[in-house]
Amino acid sequence: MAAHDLRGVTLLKGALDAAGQAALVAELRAVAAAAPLFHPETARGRKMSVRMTSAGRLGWVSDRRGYRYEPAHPQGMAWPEIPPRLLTLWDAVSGSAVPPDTCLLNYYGEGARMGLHQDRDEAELHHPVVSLSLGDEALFRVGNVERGGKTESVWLASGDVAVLSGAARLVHHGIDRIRFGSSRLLPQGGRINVTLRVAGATGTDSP
Ligand SMILES: O=C(O)CCC(=O)C(=O)O
Ligand SMILES: [Fe+2]
Repeated sequence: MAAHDLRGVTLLKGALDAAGQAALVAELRAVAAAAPLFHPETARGRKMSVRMTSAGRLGWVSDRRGYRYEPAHPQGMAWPEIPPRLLTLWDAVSGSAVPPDTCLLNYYGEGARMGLHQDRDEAELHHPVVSLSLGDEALFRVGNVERGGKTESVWLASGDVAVLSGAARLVHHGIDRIRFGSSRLLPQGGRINVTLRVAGATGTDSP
């Protein structure tokens, strides 16, 4: 597996093969059937363009009360189990002995994007974040731990993994755009991103 470094973020091209991607998409459909995708609202009341759901002991939610992890979906059901295939991927690429307790599923339809941000809603910020791309290609931008400064971008393809760990755990990152229809993995088009994290304690609003 070829590993590249983008401003401290480890990029693993083709970490999941085509058969693994197809099998995982079916498993993620089951996750979304049990815990429906929703459009999170930011604390400022804006709808995000991606739709999200989660698997695992905790799931990430956002509404007027802010960003946080919760033990239940906004509609009340428990989050489904994390597909075992993703736990195997975590073991292979994360370098962490602590298993993830949350898996965020982001769905990018045509025109969806995600602005530059840090992942910092977890109770402990030293565990890695493992991020897997499925479906359409996406332009991934990576900046710095501090706000502002130089950024660099790379196109992520289906099966690629990015690992944010060590000094790069808190770098700003985002998705500028996707190339809608560039992959045939999802019949409806678009992109799925799954991120595995150790969220830790529940109910913590970010500062
Ligand atoms: O879609 C991606 O590749 C990035 C997702 C992300 O940064 C996040 O969910 O925090
Ligand atoms: Fe992120």
